[in-house]
Amino acid sequence: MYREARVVSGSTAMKEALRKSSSSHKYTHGHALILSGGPGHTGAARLGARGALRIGAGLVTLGVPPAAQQEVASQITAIMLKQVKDAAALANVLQDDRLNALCLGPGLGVERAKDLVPQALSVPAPEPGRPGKPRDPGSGPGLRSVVLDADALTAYTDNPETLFAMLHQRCVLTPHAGEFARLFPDIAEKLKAPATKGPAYSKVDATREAAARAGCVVLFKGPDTVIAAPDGRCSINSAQYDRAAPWLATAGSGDVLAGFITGLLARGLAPMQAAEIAIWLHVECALSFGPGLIAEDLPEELPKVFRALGV
Ligand SMILES: NC(=O)C1=CN([C@@H]2O[C@H](COP(=O)(O)OP(=O)(O)OC[C@H]3O[C@@H](n4cnc5c(N)ncnc54)[C@H](OP(=O)(O)O)[C@@H]3O)[C@@H](O)[C@H]2O)[C@@H](O)CC1
Ligand SMILES: Nc1ncnc2c1ncn2[C@@H]1O[C@H](COP(=O)(O)OP(=O)(O)O)[C@@H](O)[C@H]1O
Repeated sequence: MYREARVVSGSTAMKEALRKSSSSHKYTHGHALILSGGPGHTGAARLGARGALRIGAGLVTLGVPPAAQQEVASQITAIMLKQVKDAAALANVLQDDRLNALCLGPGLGVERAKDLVPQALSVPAPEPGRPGKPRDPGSGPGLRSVVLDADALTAYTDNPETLFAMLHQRCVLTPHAGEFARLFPDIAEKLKAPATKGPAYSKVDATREAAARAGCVVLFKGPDTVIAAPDGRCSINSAQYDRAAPWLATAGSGDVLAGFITGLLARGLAPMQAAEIAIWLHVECALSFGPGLIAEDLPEELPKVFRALGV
């Protein structure tokens, strides 16, 4: 069991993980699918998609219900679009195993999330005559990466155990404090309770306990974001003190973060590394942009941050 929580910082390893080889092509960098909600609720998924594309996924597709197709099509260019009406349609789209990272939650709607999440988390079956896609969740590389945020978490408020039973080692959960308390009410209570003796139960303890219970990486957002893996690895990314970024508390910034993580997963990074790098870059983008930041600015600031990092 790991004991210490690391502080995330820009490093040579991060730079190497973000750099692209000149002999690669777009499919080498993965294909992310971001599921959108219905008409009037597509902005959050579009923010996530823009984040996934800017952070370097080779291709990004928005999965939209037919009624929202026009609305989304009129807003996108480099990002692609596929109709995903329901779970059956998602199963059909996922026949393409180049779609290697999914994001569900931003603006999705709780009912649509309940329909789509089980399908997104299902393990691809091997094609006839082509063994090797693991059926057993947690067993290896054929699994798709899945980021669950916002409504995909809220959808399991009444039955978090149902969600935990479906999660696997390529999943990342990205709750804010409200979503965290819905999925892990007992842990949130412990965190809120006044300490009666030291050391006090901390956000690090809470996130570690949540990751162990969920069986995947949990990124618990806030001015200090804590990331933990089920094996006890844990890191902290602070947006306070010398890295204070209060302008990040703006509608849609978490949706962009979910897209950043999905894009890095599409590029093949491991879930813990993808979450750590994404949250560090998220704060760097906010610091680089400065006051007046809105969510749309975050992906557009990435090229500047990449240049400063030497990517
Ligand atoms: N541009 C777009 O299209 C955007 C679309 N969006 C989409 O909207 C959907 C709803 O997402 P949501 O996060 O706004 O609302 P929801 O999950 O219902 O929870 C809100 C309640 O939880 C509580 N709460 C406690 N701690 C909290 C914390 N740290 N941060 C936040 N809340 C905290 C708090 O309750 P309180 O503590 O005040 O009682 C609060 O009232 C979702 O699909 C999302 O993707 C947004 O991303 C915005 C941009
Ligand atoms: N005071 C703050 N300082 C720095 N970062 C913050 C602060 N408050 C929130 N954040 C960050 O902003 C993002 C907000 O995400 P979220 O709550 O999911 O919003 P939304 O659902 O509107 O996208 C998270 O990455 C969180 O860590």
